[in-house]
Amino acid sequence: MRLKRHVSLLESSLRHVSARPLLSLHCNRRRFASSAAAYPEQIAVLGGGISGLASAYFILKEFPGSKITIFEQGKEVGGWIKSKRVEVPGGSVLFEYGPRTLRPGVAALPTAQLIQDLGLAQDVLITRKTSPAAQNRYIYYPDRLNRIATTFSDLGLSGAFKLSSSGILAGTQNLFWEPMQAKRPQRLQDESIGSFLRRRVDRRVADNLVSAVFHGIYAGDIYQLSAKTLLSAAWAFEGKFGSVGGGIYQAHSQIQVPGFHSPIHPYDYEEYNAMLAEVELDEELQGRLSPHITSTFTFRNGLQQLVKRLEEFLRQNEHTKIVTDTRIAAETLSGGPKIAIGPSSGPTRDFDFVVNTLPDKDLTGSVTVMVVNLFYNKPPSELLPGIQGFGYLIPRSVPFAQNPERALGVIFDHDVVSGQDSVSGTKLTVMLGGHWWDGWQEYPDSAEGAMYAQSVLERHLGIKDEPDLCHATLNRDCIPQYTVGYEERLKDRAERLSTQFSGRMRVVGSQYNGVGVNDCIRGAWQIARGMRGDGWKSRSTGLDRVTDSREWIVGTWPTWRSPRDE
Ligand SMILES: C=Cc1c2[nH]c(c1C)Cc1[nH]c(c(CCC(=O)O)c1C)Cc1[nH]c(c(C)c1CCC(=O)O)Cc1[nH]c(c(C)c1C=C)C2
Repeated sequence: MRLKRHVSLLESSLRHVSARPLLSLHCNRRRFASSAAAYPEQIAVLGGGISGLASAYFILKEFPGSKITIFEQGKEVGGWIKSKRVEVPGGSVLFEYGPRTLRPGVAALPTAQLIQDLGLAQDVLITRKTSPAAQNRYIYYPDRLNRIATTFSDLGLSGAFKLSSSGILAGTQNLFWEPMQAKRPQRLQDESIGSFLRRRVDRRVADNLVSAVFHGIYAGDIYQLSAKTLLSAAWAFEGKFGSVGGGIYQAHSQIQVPGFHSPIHPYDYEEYNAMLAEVELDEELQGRLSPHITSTFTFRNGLQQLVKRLEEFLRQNEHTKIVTDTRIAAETLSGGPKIAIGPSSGPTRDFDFVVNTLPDKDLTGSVTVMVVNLFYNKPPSELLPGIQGFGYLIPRSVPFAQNPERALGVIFDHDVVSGQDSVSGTKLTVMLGGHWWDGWQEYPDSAEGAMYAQSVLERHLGIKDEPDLCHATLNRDCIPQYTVGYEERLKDRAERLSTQFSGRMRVVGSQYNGVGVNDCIRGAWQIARGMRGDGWKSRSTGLDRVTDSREWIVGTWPTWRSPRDE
């Protein structure tokens, strides 16, 4: 084991710490009595996105004798991850049509393992925490960019004055009164993030600051997304201590261990420790992907480099088969000791075990995002004088006149990643749509998308130049929305899966484990880990976190430590 564990143990006197020992993930499983086989011989993976490919990879590591078939309805695997190198005079630039960077940290350990195993470490590009892209994040409000700093000293007096004069901080003084707000009524089982923040802090904080952050992650509406799921620690603190501030105060005054204490579900605590204990990285990669050094990372040829290498590995392996252009109809799935899987029209085949990454429309809706990539031959110092950083997010409260195109944010790609392009210039991405396009029957076409993006850049940043390259991609239904009631719907899904398939079908993907690429890979790693030994015969569904009724604990998250950090 190369990664050192740094786990602050939890103070039992608070009684927030589960009285029971933290169970191993392999405990508590009912055996599937009828099977004598040592491993699942035939495994089907439904969906060839990153979740499906990574599941096949990690399962193959656990069961090298299994035969795995990946079914993908499209012509290519990889899902939303698409990196394209585009020629320009004198060289080429790399455009990401979907996700573009990953964040380091414990949750990225399975991704790091994949990178190392596939021999991609040399192609990893990191953005340092000290870089302008990591330090400068902006929110557009109401008609200008506001630099959001993490500390007051970083912001300085004039920065703080500018920020406050835009009105973006309105209502933040009510954070101080949060502990005095009434405790939520018992009957309230879940509510939207917007409603939670209105109740506990201030509507303006929700609309001006928090909505921007949720645009950047979920492209979603804070008045639909679930507080219980997406602000789970705050929700748990309120449930346990009556207020979030009160919870933080009690946790810190009573637990005599350094670090930030927050409510943690025991399942997550164990999962984090398992990742720290089981993922083995060499020192070089461990150091480069340390969250203390690195803010984000990607690859020389974009995120798709990871997918392509994974695909190559799986295609070369005689035990795995990738079947594209094949739609699996839900009706062809049937329970029993074997599961029959087949195309919507055509014969079925029997499998011992199925990993399902296909979307379930009853669990979550999803939003559509248009990603518009632009490249200008001019340097950023001419097009964006004095502005360097990650980019900016646009909150819901920005007046319509300032954002009629319904943009969610703009990324300054030339600052975020260096090392992908062979020519210099200004590279930007404009993200449009998301929840603003809910219920739309038709979306803008590429030409309209390109026009909208340019008009956003002109209004917000004063860029009047025509781009030398511009490409718009419509990612239909790309981000699942964990809306109010999500947890209950998930429990229901777990129960139905368990009853119908007795543990032989498990689910993973962006509908379950979080919407990021790291989340999908971590979910895949977890599925494979849960199958280890006789785990594949248990009644697990891949949704064990939601059916795990143990009490939340209060403590510090297990953290990443690499020798270079010390
Ligand atoms: C295709 C659009 C996506 C939008 N959000 C996501 C995708 C794939 C998923 C996502 N984005 C972020 C996170 C959290 C951290 C992580 O796991 O990487 C997730 C799950 C944060 C994020 N948002 C943007 C970037 C470049 C990043 C990563 C880097 C960072 O946090 O520093 C930009 C961005 N993404 C979306 C929009 C609308 C947007 C706007 C600028 C939607």
